[in-house]
Amino acid sequence: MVVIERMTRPSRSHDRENVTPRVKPTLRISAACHLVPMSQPSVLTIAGSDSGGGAGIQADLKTFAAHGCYGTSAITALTAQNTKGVQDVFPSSPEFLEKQIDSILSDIDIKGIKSGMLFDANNTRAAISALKKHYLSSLSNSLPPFVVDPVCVSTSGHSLLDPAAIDVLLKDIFPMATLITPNKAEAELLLSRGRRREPALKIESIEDMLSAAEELAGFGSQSVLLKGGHLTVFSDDVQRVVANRPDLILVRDDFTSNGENMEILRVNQTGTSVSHELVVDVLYETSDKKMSILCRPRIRSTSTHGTGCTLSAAIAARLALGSDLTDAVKLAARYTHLGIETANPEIGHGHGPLNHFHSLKEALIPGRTPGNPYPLTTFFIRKSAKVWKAYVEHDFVKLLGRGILPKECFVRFIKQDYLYLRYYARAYALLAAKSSTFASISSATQTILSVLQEINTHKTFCSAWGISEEELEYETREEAATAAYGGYLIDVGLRGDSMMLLIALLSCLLGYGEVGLWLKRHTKENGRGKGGEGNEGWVVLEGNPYVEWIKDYSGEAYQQAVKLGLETIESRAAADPPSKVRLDEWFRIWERCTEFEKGFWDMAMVKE
Ligand SMILES: Cc1ncc(COP(=O)(O)O)c(N)n1
Repeated sequence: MVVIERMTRPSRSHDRENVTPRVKPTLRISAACHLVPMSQPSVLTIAGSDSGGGAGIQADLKTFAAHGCYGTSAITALTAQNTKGVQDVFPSSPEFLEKQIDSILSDIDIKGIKSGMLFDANNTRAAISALKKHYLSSLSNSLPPFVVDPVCVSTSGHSLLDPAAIDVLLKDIFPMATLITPNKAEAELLLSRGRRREPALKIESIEDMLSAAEELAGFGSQSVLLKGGHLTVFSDDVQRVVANRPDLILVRDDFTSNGENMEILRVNQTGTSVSHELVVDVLYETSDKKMSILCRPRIRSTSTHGTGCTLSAAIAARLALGSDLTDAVKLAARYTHLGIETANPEIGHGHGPLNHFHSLKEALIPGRTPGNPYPLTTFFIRKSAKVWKAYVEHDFVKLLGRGILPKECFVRFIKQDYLYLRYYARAYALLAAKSSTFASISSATQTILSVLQEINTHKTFCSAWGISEEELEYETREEAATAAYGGYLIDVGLRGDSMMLLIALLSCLLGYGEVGLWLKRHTKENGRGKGGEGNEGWVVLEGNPYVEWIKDYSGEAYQQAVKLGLETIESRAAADPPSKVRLDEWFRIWERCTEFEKGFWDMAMVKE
């Protein structure tokens, strides 16, 4: 029996010196807030109170705050409401509503207004009267951007607007509005009412939305955002409509917080397009008849209570901050989308609220939780869970752990690993070339020297198995798996920056550390193995020809090297948090290398 000599991979580590000086993770105010200027414009919402906190005034004030705006509110009605529905409504009197608006406008310089649930015709008139009194009675004052969300019915089906108020909306409020934001049901109701048409109008396609938006603009608002959340639409439909209407502007938002870069139209391996389910909103600007279609990926979620309120409040906030209308709508839709995506599904038992403060979360890395020192790595592993498991719990590892891995498999592995190390060393040479300090150049160079040591260990080991140095160096055919993996490392090194290269090298470093720990945990003494037949048996160290290999990777020295490598990457990510796009790019590199690692062991297991 051949006992394997030391084959440590200390070189598969990132030296601490490659770390930029450790910087405390910064509070990153992202998505919604990174454009917020130092000024804090005041914004007004005229809407109903939702005792459950998810919609109405409560959603609006949270949204204003998340955008760095100062929120004020005039309450049209109190609702006894939760995530399951509206239990009761208690209106403000029109006089009292008017007083609230007067109080605010007589004191605070309001830069944006939104209205939501207005309750009835009298309260709607009271709101109009207060606004007109303040803004339209003098020549110097003009109404600030005014977003009207024509809230009619709650998601739970409770009426929030007396039907008699609809005419007041159409005739008196819409002409004052910068933007109105009806959803499909509200647009159908408003148009049917406006046209006094029977049977009721139905909006069932993007084409229907386009004509409905144009028709709604006829009521006098400067623009219309017709929300398509309740319409099932696929990317094919959007393509078709855009192809037929060259005047349409397509605004795509591929942004999601989980790092996935959702492309609206993807081409699969066979070259055919894949149609994705989307949410499509239509924005029509009356003055120049500009029609835009805004698309984003659909999220399946029950945490949607208050979506309309949040969107219109975010648009008002954005307009108050100085965005133009298209940007305001696009950014507000993104903000709302992320609010749904990051919502806590455990709030309430019905349709839960959005997370209004996703933008205030530390960094963008979704795995970041207090006390987790490795959020980026956690994110990588979670998101690539399947392939990661296939790599670190590979049959190669399990058989090796039981000492029954065929010798030829191990020999193939070790020969290819020798060839792989050449790429690995060159990758570190590239890392040195990308370094700007002597400390990091030295660190990368040290790693290269360690690789040179390591190949000597490989040579020693191979000679013990009867493989000459000649054979190893000149006669071993490089397998496709080795060339692909090695070539990819060099490619990342050439086209990417040092962080991308470090991430490309991470899968190998961490994976071998994980394998070492897995093997250690699955010995009978440590009790985490399943025992019995098949590949799930106990890991045995005694008499195992690969025992030194196991000890090396589970040993303190290698585990320390892994820790150091992780810290390097994590501290660099914390010091310079990635954007979504960059995080996505990093993940793709990580995932690819993890696939290559698995492929490496697949290759070793194939018997010739
Ligand atoms: C006070 C108030 N305002 C608006 C809504 C609409 O929100 P949703 O459509 O999510 O129920 C609501 N439920 N309550």
